[in-house]
Amino acid sequence: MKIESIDVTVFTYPTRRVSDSAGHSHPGEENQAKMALLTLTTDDGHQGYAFAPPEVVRPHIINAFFRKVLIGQNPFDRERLWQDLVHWQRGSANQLTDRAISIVESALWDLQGRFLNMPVHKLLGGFREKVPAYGSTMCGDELKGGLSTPEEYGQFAEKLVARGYKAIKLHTWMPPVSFAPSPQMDVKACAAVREAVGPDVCLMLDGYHWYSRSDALYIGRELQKLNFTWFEEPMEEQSMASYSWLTKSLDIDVIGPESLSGKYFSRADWVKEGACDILRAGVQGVGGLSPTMKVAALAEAFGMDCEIHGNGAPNLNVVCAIKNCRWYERGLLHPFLNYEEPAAYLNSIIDPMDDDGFVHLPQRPGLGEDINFDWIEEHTLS
Ligand SMILES: O=C(NO)[C@@H](O)[C@H](O)[C@@H](O)C(=O)[O-]
Ligand SMILES: [Mg+2]
Repeated sequence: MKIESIDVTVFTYPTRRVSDSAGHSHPGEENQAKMALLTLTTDDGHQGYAFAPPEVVRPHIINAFFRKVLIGQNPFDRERLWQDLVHWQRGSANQLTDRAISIVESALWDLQGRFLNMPVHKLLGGFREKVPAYGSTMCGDELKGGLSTPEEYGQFAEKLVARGYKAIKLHTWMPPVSFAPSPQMDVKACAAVREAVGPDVCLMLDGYHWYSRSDALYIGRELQKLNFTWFEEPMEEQSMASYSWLTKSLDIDVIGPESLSGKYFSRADWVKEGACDILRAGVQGVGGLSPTMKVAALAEAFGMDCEIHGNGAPNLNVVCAIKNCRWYERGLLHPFLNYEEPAAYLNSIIDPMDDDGFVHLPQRPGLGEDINFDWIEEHTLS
């Protein structure tokens, strides 16, 4: 079996998710967005798929890197192919990103699973087939009735608990919101949520990512009074020293790094320097399912949890293949948006959740995506 072709299909779909000037998503007017479907095809007709933002898998990436490394290769040599791609990164002028590599590596896993008629999480290890989810809110906004006040966070939290969530993570207000960043407002939102849901629901805060040490310490101490479960990305994650200081200054678990590059290498340094209590990695952020598994193994070796960043099929398959991850990040959620409704290019969502807050992983072969190929064909741009 050899990889014969790598194709990207760009198509449109309607969405009510819009991005602000800082890249954070919020509800907005319905608009037409673009998505890319990357397809790997072997010489005997087997295929693997992965979704990506079109710019991440633009022609330069496909032609200058993916095709050079993968065409003619056995898709089951996934680790060698991943290592070969990673070695191209240094000379790529920062064009070959971890995100891009994660897409083609995800498609390799999907191809393997579809060929073997097995879900990828079984190939990765197979630890569980359902996992508790935390509701991960969108970042705060200035939309009346949305997430514009501490009280609205509290009201939304009540609805999430009624839906079945046993844990909630707040993303609070960030610029361009007019009054952000505001440590005091962050604490008020956290207090309003704790008041609304009571003492037994696990709560986490993922706020402004560039607070000073002083602000982060103030917020962390307030979260301790509110019995929050973890404190996420309050400062620039490129300052490992700041996180070592914060982790030693607080009792609440500090989790990270999420957005820091460096795959499992940077995360090994964070463990060595005591810069976090809980490790964090996501498939898109560290270059694929395999490197995410390596981060989880690193954490396990040090008696640490590794909470997986983000929703979606690749992350969910990893979550169901490892022991040292307590939650699946289900989101991002907002009062104005119905998360349960699949995108037009999917027949069903990858992460259905029962009334007890458990996400049940579909047992379809591969990554498990329920792709609406007809929609993609009918709405193809290129
Ligand atoms: O921090 C995250 N998850 O924990 C990310 O998912 C963020 O919400 C990211 O999208 C953002 O900051 O908008
Ligand atoms: Mg985060």
